Amino acid sequence: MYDTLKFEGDTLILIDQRKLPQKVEFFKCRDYRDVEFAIADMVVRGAPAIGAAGAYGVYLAASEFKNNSEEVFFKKVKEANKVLVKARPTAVNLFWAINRMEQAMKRNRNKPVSEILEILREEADNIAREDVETNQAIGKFGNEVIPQGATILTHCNAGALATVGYGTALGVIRAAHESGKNIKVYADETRPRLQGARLTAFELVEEGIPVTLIADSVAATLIRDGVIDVIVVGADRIASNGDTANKIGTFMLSELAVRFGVPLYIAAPVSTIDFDINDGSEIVIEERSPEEVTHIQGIQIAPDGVEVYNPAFDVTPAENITGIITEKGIIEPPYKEGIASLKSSQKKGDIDGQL
Ligand SMILES: CSC[C@@H](O)[C@@H](O)C(=O)COP(=O)(O)O
Repeated sequence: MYDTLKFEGDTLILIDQRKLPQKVEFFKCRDYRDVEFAIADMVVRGAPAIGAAGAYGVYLAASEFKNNSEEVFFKKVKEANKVLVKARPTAVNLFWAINRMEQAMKRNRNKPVSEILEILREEADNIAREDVETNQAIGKFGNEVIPQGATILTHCNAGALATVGYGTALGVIRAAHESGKNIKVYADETRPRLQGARLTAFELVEEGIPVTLIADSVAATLIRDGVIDVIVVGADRIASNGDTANKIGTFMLSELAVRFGVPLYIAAPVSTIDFDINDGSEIVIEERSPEEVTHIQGIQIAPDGVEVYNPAFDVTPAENITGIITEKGIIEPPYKEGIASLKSSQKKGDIDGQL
């Protein structure tokens, strides 16, 4: 599997997810503006991956402004962070990672800028390294709820490409496969950006995990017919009560899951929990450009001038979720208590949006 991101020399190198699977190309970010563009245009996407990319964006900004006076240095990095944090509004991991970089900077404010730079590089590397470890732990816990020979449905891409490595929902699937459970996967194509068809199918085919690609609208029939044993998806933001924002279409799957008695699990790191919001009504849902719906891979499929509604995410109510698989274990309903107990394990995760 290719690296979602790596930092080499003074450049953040991203696999260009807009082009996969037809082309394997790399996108080089030489400054924080490139990182902001890469996140907004979805060169890099998936909550943990944009968090790690954002962290390296902070480091690139700090490198760019290192020769200014201390006062100007701090001011300019703060301004850059404000740009980075606005690249995409729903996944809380971006806020979390940039906030973690800010905290590292604040703690070391009295040190020379050259040292602060080293600290920031180290912190970005830590965020990236920890993400892989976190996903492996999610995989280990998640494997416990996957029956032998299970047929699993997943939506969007919560795989290695959506993280620094291994994946969250696909981490669970990987762990189940690695433990010899003989699983099968159905992957929703995931309109409009086709992350399921382009990325999840790509990852699973590469790994030799049996996968069948379906149009999104096929899921209802499969669930009704008893083909699906368990649904596992990722998350972009989880509220304190367990309400979860994930790729548009997840809510619909969750309603089907409840109706037909199929368990639905969210697999996500603790950094995806927004402890500052009570429920899903407080989650900002990103709306993306009409072209994502009127065009497929650059080819227009809808008439000129048609009105389009294109929310990138929806919120699945906590009551539709069987369990939330984190690196600390599986939280079960009612979620409020379990989520609150995780708050202390959150590393400097004071996301106040006031960068
Ligand atoms: C481990 S990734 C979890 C989520 O970020 C994922 O399920 C998802 O919704 C990705 O959306 P995207 O718009 O592709 O960034």
